[in-house]
Amino acid sequence: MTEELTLALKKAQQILADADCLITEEQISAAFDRMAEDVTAELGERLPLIFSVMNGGLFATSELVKRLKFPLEMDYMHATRYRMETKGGELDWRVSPQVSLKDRYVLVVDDILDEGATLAAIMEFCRAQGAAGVYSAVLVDKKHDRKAFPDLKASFTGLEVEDRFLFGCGMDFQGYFRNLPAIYAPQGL
Ligand SMILES: O=P(O)(O)OC[C@H]1O[C@H](OP(=O)(O)OP(=O)(O)O)[C@H](O)[C@@H]1O
Ligand code: HPA
Repeated sequence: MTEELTLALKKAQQILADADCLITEEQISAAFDRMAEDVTAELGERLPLIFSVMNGGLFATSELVKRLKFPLEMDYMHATRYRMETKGGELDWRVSPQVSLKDRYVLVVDDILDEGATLAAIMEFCRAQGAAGVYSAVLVDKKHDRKAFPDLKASFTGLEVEDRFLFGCGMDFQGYFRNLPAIYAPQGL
């Protein structure tokens, strides 16, 4: 490995060693079980089109769909507004949906509703494409008063989490740790 990669690895290992675990793997799994039950009750007979919001939504989508035992279709979209930062900026649409949403029931799955600007823009886009119903599912909703609109909520929420920068379960810190099965916050953030 290059010296640069070795340094990056050591730094990332230290961040994880110093981090606080806020939500355990068991709590995450129970939250996905509850979400899957609610999604099944609402969309089990609607042949929904399920979109993963890349990159963060990949983990939550995988955990959710493996618990859904009814016919559905899957696709993805890619929108980002944080990149490698801990503060959000303009929404950058990298890949918009490539399939028709007209008359479909759509479920958009993401890791986190933080300020909500990402999900609000995606929901608006899906409605404008003529979807019959647009739903959203997020693993975590961060508790604070900086939402893009007052009372902004996802249709299905796994857990409410305190107002710290989070990583794990799809969420990255400096590009790392999306793979971790629990949720952490770095020391001091
Ligand atoms: O509610 P908001 O304040 O809009 O933030 C939530 C969004 O931020 C993250 O994506 P990010 O822009 O970091 O891209 P990523 O999915 O590639 O990590 C996350 O996956 C959500 O899509
Ligand atoms: O707390 C967060 N962690 C990682 N990515 C995020 N995107 C929005 N908020 C967060």
